Amino acid sequence: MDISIQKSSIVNRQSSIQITGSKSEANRLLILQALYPQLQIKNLSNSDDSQLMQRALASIENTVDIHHAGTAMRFLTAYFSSKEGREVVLTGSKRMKERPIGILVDALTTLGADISYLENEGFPPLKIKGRKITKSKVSLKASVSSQYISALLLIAPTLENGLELTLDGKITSVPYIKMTLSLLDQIGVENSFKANVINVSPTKEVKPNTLVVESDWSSASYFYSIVALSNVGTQVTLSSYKKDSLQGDSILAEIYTKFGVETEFKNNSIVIKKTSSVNSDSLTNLDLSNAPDIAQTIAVSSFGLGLQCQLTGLHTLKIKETDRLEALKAELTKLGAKIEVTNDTLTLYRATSIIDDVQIETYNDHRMAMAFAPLALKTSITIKDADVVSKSYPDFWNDLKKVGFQIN
Ligand SMILES: O=C(O)C1=C[C@@H](OP(=O)(O)O)[C@@H](O)[C@H](O)C1
Ligand SMILES: C=C(OP(=O)(O)O)C(=O)O
Repeated sequence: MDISIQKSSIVNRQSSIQITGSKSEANRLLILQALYPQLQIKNLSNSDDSQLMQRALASIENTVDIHHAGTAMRFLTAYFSSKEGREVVLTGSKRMKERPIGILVDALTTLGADISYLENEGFPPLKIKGRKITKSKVSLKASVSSQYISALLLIAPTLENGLELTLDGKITSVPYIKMTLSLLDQIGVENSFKANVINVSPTKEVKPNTLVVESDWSSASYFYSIVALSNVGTQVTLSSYKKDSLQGDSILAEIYTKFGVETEFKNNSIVIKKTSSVNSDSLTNLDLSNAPDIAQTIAVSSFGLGLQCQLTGLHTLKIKETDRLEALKAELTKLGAKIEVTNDTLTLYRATSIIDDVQIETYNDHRMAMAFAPLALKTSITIKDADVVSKSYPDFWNDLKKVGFQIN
């Protein structure tokens, strides 16, 4: 399904949107609930990735297919490895088979897990024979994906001797590791993160507890972009968010002040408001190694506002749903941008105009579709294969209509 959006404006200046729970928090809590069934979860994510996680955990089949869901692939690799007696083939989409998992498999194998590759060495699909894991010390390279680290930490309290995990090299996507540790804290699992060593204590039982998932900040990013590209005075209210978020992408509230957008935390919601226009000479210079999922949103906002932008710390983007650096370069270039990318940076030069009626390819990447849609505030645009958004945000197009987008 392709979606054409006419040049739109935010007519309803007081729009209010309810985004569902963070898929990152939800997928961690689903694993923890499978390990400690006395846990209850509220405000779960309705994303495909969380539904796939729920289905995988409930499955008794020999093959579990998690499609495009990276966290599900990584977290379930650790989960099934430690599930004594369970034998499973864990597989995913064509793209998932290109997303590396060797660092996690090596760490689990060192701890005593039985995992083999069914196609290419270092990549899914995996054959996993669940076993009791008794070893407790391992180190792994921390610069490729934090999901490998979170995967180990989630099963760590159920291991006989807990876990001492040493992180080698530069640690990427750190807030996601801290999110995992904070959730362990919340259920009463003792842990520490000092210098590059994480310790998790073995924990047989946890107290019954209901955990409420905060809504998804990565999904909120598209509304920050919409407000940034709108006239001064435009505001959108999003629920349910809090100031002391576990999600690193909540840094959006600070970043978008550069684009004239202020955030007010009110009751359980955020009110995001365009309060000033932006000086076209300003340069956005950001290291996004702690918030890789909002890189596309920020690049497109900068382009739509006609601003220069220099983004660094993007080394993980090449192994996500698509090579996001090449995808951004190709699609922004079609719109008339002058853009350069390397393996870990993106440079966007000041654009004075935007080409109308461009068709944006989305490369099976939900964030390509959602990052480019806000440009409809500047020009009419078509988003190809628009249903990709369901990976993280199935209600996205309906919510855009609610704020005033004219979608065909
Ligand atoms: O742990 C998580 O929930 C995630 C970690 C990040 O991945 P990397 O650590 O691979 O950058 C992020 O991009 C992904 O969307 C979700
Ligand atoms: C990278 C993402 O997800 P995952 O790695 O879980 O597939 C994302 O949602 O942007």
